[in-house]
Amino acid sequence: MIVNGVDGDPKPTHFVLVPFLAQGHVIPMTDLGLLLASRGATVSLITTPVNAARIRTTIDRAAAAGLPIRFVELDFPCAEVGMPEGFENVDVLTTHKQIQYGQDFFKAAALLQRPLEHYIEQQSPRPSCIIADLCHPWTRHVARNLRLPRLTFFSMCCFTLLSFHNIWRFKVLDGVKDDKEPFEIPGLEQRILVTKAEAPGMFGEWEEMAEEVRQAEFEADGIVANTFEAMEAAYIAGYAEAMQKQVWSVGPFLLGCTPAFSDKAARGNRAVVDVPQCLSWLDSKEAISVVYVSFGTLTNMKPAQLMEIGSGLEAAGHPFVLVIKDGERSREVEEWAAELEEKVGPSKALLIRGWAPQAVILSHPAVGAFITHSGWNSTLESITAGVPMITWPHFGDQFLNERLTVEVLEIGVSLGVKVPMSWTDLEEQGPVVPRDAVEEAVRSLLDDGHEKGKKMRERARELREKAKEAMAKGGSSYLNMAHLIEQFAQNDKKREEVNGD
Ligand SMILES: O=c1ccn([C@@H]2O[C@H](COP(=O)(O)OP(=O)(O)O[C@H]3O[C@H](CO)[C@@H](O)[C@H](O)[C@H]3O)[C@@H](O)[C@H]2O)c(=O)[nH]1
Repeated sequence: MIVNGVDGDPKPTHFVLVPFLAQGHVIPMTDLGLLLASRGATVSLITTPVNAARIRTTIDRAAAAGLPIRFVELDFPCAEVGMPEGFENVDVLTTHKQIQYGQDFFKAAALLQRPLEHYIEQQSPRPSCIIADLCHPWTRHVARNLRLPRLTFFSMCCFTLLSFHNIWRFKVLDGVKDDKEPFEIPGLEQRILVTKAEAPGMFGEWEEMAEEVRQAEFEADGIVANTFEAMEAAYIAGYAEAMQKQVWSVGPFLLGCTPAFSDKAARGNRAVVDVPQCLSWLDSKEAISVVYVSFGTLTNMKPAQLMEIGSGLEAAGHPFVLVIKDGERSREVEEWAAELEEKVGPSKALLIRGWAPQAVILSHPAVGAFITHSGWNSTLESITAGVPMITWPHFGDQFLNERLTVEVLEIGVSLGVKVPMSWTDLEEQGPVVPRDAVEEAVRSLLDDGHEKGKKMRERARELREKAKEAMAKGGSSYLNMAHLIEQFAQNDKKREEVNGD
């Protein structure tokens, strides 16, 4: 077992990681835990039985590699808030179309406070620090009660965090006429225009939650971010200044997770496809010829929209991998999917019904474009694979992430969607993105002779190299991680001298 010691002190620094229980949060926090443990810190990663079962292979591989990481299963109190048993991850709510339990889910999460305190109190020596997702604002009470430092983690880039912060701080939304009026985000390096529909605040209408989260953010002792300096140095510095806190940019986490202790094919869940088969399908394709299409883990496309995307892909003529989420499956969709496979042919269309090994697919050289909802993890995975994106944000931070991709980094084309997914659902309208738009965007990146696509690919590859440099020994994220561990080791030492604990 690797232990991190300072001045001959054999005690490792111990980080207690508390991820929010949604895949876009659990996955990066698990990577962060593995990374910290591989760098010599002890890690307790708080999870629940359903979530732990999903990442059993990760848990086993980390144990086999002797990493000092424990996966601590706390019972998730579904019954106490009136939620059905097993609703331990937000994707269970969305897959089963039970989104009415959204607020109950947050209430259940907050009830983890006492069991978490109990776990921490049992540890000897006391843990060094809590790293908690910002969606768990209640963790500030744990830190205060147990006199522990707390860092926040929110799986977003600093461009988006700073944008949200500045829109709130300068009360910009008070001055806009309606949801569609464009305004400039204040205090950014670059002129970026958005609308209230695209950036209504991190928690939209949930003002109470937003206020609690802001409080937790202001009270934190620092911020951990899954990003890297060469990509957005000005925004990392800007966010640190705005918050008056240290921002530890230590990503992309995924690049630091080697096969020795992490299974890229089983992040967050077991893939429903045979991974070697999927890879040999990709191997049979030319380099930079395949489109990968996946929209994260939370929103479900309507059948008509899925079909429209399928038609656009078919018309573009490039091979594609299309992920159909469990929550999108129905008889109608199954029949259409089978027809599409037959029409296009299995050598050109790979349809994945359920969980895809996304990180593995994206890093295959055959993949040349990613149609994405611009969730931060998907965006960063595309960047680390050097793959340009076709963006279609659905809600939350995704419109701002899209601005980073398309306008700041210039490694993506937008499908031009300006309203969140929930609105389009309410309005019961037909497909938001027509097949022609999908076809045109794919062609612009993958057809021969498209200068725009080539330039984007070059920039995406440069960023991929910079991401690798950041995570390699001596790189910015590598060093930031060393400093982070060292700071808390020193902190422990001081605490021991003063309190003897
Ligand atoms: O079949 C699948 C589907 C997803 N993933 C992985 O699941 C994660 C999905 O994360 P993300 O792309 O961020 O999407 P969401 O799950 O939608 O993430 C939520 O959380 C993110 C982090 O805060 C936000 O950026 C998003 O807007 C929010 O929707 C990624 O690591 C994917 O590689 C798979 O491996 N296989």
